[in-house]
Amino acid sequence: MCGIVGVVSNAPVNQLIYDALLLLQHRGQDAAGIATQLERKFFMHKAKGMVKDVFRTRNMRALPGNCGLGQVRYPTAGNAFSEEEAQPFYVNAPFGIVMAHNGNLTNAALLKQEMIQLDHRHINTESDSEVLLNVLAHELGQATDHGALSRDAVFAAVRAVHKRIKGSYAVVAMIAGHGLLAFRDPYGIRPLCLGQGKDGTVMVASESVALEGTGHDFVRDIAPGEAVFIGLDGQMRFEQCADKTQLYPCVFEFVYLARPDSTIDGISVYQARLNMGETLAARVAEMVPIDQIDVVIPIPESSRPSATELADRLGKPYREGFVKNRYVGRTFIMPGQAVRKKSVRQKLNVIASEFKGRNVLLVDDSIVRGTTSKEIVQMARDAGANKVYMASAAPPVIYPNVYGIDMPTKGELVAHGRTLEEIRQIIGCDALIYQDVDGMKQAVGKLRADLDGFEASCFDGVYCTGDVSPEDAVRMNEQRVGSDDEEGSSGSRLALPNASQES
Ligand SMILES: O=P(O)(O)OC[C@H]1O[C@H](OP(=O)(O)OP(=O)(O)O)[C@H](O)[C@@H]1O
Ligand SMILES: NC(=O)CC[C@H](N)C(=O)O
Ligand SMILES: [Mg+2]
Repeated sequence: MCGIVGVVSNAPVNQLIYDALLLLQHRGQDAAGIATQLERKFFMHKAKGMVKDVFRTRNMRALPGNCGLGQVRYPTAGNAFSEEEAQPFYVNAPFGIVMAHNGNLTNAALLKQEMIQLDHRHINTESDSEVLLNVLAHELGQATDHGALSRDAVFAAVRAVHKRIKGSYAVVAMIAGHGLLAFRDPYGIRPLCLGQGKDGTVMVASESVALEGTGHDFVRDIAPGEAVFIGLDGQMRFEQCADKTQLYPCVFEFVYLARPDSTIDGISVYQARLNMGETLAARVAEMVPIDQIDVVIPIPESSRPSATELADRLGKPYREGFVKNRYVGRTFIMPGQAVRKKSVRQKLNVIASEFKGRNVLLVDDSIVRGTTSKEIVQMARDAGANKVYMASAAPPVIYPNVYGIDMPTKGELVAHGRTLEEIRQIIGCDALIYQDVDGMKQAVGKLRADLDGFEASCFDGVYCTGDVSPEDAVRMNEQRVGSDDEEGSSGSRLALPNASQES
């Protein structure tokens, strides 16, 4: 996932985009960028780092204009270490286009060949997003008649883009002298919503928190396959550009990625997490004698809503046993296993009195590589806990993700190819309780009746776009990791060679 935002206003937008990116920082901590336009000229600043570090006053001053877009990046393709792959991306023809993307294309390699050999376009990085931009640019060129750009041509181009690209994509693009285009893939895997301010400012963003936090009213989600074009005068036009659409939002948004105060596709992320805590409580009650649990302790930050509800359902006290250093970022979205492992200890410290002599039930939203759980179980023991039970509000993560969450290889996933007992031994807890896949889907799905389903491939191995099998997903991600080195020449992750190695 990444966070994206686009704005059309009647006043300068640089500060607004900056503020929105800060509200989306949890979606990407690796790089950040903003592009604006004034009188057909683009201005852009992007670099590796968090929003606060990337933009100094001088950079902000150099971003004039009433229309712009921004992105916070969490790399899932290409090179995590490359400054050039920070977004937005720019192409000069046709018109001049700047684009930001959240998601991951599953046919980027093939498209790149097509772009170079058939469409004679130049792709300068390993990023799938640069490929996407070039497909959009090519199709805009095809749809445009002698230099004029009608709304119909823009939507025709998006229609052609939907036909060519596969995977997950929420996109915001600025077309020089014309306006802002935003669209979402036909399965609605990655989120995208639209809001409006009292002064007429229009904003599209990955999460509703970015709208509300900058003083805009949430208007609605962009539908799967739908595009919206916002002219520089603020006039909006919506069009469905996909032949067939289904709503399959990524369930991991509700498990971990999104902020709890966001609502995605009509589902409150907070309520979804409470519901997952409720169903998890029932699983815990089946597996551990309730009188053997003294206290429920969340692993900050994302598990808190599930843990509070779980404690409530079990009738057990909820205590904060770990304190988070708020200046350390989210560990899961950090590139590289070594840095993730070190960060868990830097990030979380125990309040020993909550552990000493007690049987504690630790609750996390998910166990992916097992980095966090393994460390915190040991920390709980070091703090004097008697028994340490571990519960996960999400089911075991056993398949690679190819839609914009960095769960690349099977070998990295602690649950892949292992029995519950084997995972328990690796994590080092006295009992391990996972949510089950149906329980998770029902807990979230009951908040919206007309969903077609969830993109839950990392849990169930079903890749909803239909062009990827679990074997393809493994191959695609191993190719990426296979070219990895720690300094980051072209890959981005440190893979474990086999499932028997600890994470
Ligand atoms: O099994 P792992 O590979 O360790 O991944 C899972 C952990 O990573 C995430 O926490 P993170 O620190 O990223 O963010 P948070 O503060 O939002 O919980 C998630 O909430 C789990 O705690
Ligand atoms: N997480 C994302 O949305 C990543 C976007 C894009 N695939 C990149 O790697 O930069
Ligand atoms: Mg966490």
